[in-house]
Amino acid sequence: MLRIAVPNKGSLSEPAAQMLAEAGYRSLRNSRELVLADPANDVEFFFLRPRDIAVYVGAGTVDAGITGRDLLLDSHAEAVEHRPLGFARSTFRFAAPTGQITSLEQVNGKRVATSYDVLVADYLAERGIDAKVVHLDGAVESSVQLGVADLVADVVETGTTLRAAGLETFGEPILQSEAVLIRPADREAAPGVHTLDRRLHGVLVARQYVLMDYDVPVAHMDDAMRITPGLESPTVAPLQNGEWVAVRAMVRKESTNQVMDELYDVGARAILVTSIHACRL
Ligand SMILES: Nc1ncnc2c1ncn2[C@@H]1O[C@H](COP(=O)(O)OP(=O)(O)OP(=O)(O)O)[C@@H](O)[C@H]1O
Ligand SMILES: O=P(O)(O)OC[C@H]1O[C@H](OP(=O)(O)OP(=O)(O)O)[C@H](O)[C@@H]1O
Ligand SMILES: [Mg+2]
Repeated sequence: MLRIAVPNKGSLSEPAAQMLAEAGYRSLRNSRELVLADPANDVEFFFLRPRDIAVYVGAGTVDAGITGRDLLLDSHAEAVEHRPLGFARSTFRFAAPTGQITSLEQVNGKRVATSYDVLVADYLAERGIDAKVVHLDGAVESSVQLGVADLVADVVETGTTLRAAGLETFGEPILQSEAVLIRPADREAAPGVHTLDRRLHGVLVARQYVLMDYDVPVAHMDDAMRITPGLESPTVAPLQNGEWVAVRAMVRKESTNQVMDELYDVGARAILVTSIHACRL
């Protein structure tokens, strides 16, 4: 039975459960269990702290897990990223009171508060910056006001928390993070992990693409093909009226309306868009 570690709390847990449900696994929602069997899929889910998941996967006691890239790198565990999962996207950045620190060099000799000590220490060491890393469990943004640090290194999504604390980011982002599927570094992925991975990929594609159908005059088919090249190649079917063809292609969701406008301009009509429920590429 495949053993998969999933986040039991925090901002990763709900979207991870949602994604696994869309991938056909047993619903993990509202589960207070520590472990949940999904015999239909020959899988056992272990609910673990997001920060610990890389440790279990690295030790090889579970076959795969879902965690954040930042947490994986901070763990130094013998686990590797198998696939990015497109949710819990954030950047990891330095921030200091507005106007006080504007470049990484100025971090020399300062105190940096963070929950990601290893990640931050690695980053500073690689750049030859000598600073003191102060470990805090959370609410890191308050540390400067409260006098335990001169700056912070933390997860930034909208920036609201930083602004509320009177802090401003500076320098390049330390990391772009998102949820990732991880597996042990020292071995090939177990066969069940490939199945899990294909299913999760299917969910990602179904979320990112729509199916577009339209009719276009044969004379303008090449223009239309350039606008909707599809994944492999679009499906083209004859219509009863031989001067027209019907086309079906996958299109990235965010460009749906732009693509429809462009298709209309080259003479396509009856442009229909449907969402994809599931897919296996
Ligand atoms: N506001 C946010 N937006 C996007 N991703 C976030 C946000 N806060 C944390 N994350 C991501 O969630 C993961 C951390 O999960 P974790 O559960 O430890 O912290 P959390 O979501 O802040 O929960 P809590 O602080 O309640 O323990 C990291 O990968 C981090 O990048
Ligand atoms: O840029 P924003 O949209 O404001 O989001 C970023 C904040 O969200 C998370 O905090 P969380 O609420 O998890 O609290 P924590 O710091 O105690 O973990 C993270 O640690 C940042 O503080
Ligand atoms: Mg948090």
